[in-house]
Amino acid sequence: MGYGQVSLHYGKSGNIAPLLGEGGLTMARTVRVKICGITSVADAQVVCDAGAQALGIVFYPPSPRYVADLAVARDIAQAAGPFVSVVGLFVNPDPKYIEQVLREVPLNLLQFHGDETPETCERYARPYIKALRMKPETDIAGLANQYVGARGILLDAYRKGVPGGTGETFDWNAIPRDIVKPLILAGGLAPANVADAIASVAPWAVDVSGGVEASPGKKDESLIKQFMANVAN
Ligand SMILES: O=C(O)c1ccccc1N[C@@H]1O[C@H](COP(=O)(O)O)[C@@H](O)[C@H]1O
Repeated sequence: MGYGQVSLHYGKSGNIAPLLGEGGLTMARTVRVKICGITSVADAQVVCDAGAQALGIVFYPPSPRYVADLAVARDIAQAAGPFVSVVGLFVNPDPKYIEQVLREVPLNLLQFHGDETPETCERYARPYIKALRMKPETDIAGLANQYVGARGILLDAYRKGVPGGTGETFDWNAIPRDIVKPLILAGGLAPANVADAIASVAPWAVDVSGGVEASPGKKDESLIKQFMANVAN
């Protein structure tokens, strides 16, 4: 068993006795989807209409997906409506900057994608996920399990000098099985590989950015729909 949450689906009668045969008990995994790097209200609406559970806004100035204008970020967050989580992505942020964002943009969750310690992640008293990059010599599970306050651990590809959003995959077989928190798989996911990724890793959720873009910072509606369909199948 992997990191996904197993849900039971019963036959039409609601009777769990018939374990075999059509309409009987089946096991299915629910894999949530976060689509990151949203830079416009139009893209936010596409993501929500496609059925993603979360959208991400990048507050990291060097990124091509950086949303500098906090009024735009606020509009994106409000476009998500009441049932889609809005995630703010930061990389080693200046506390003053993150506090300003928190005042002006209604975020549900913080995503720390740099070298933030557990203490740094927790100082804002907000729900957060911690992103870790799969650097070969790192004890990923040992590191991940230090973030006891995290809602989840996101694993991304490692490329020296780039904190994330590289569009690169990593060796899914290298993922340790003893990460305690829900696992969010990221790194180079796209419509063409997301089903294989889910079958291989059984993550709690997947996170995609570059794989559903027309160009850096601009999402592609058709790729988003294909991605969502391939997660469901
Ligand atoms: O999207 C970015 O530009 C970015 C910049 C800095 C850190 C993380 C970033 N994005 C996150 O990276 C992973 C993988 O992205 P991709 O699907 O490989 O493009 C994902 O969690 C993004 O949210």
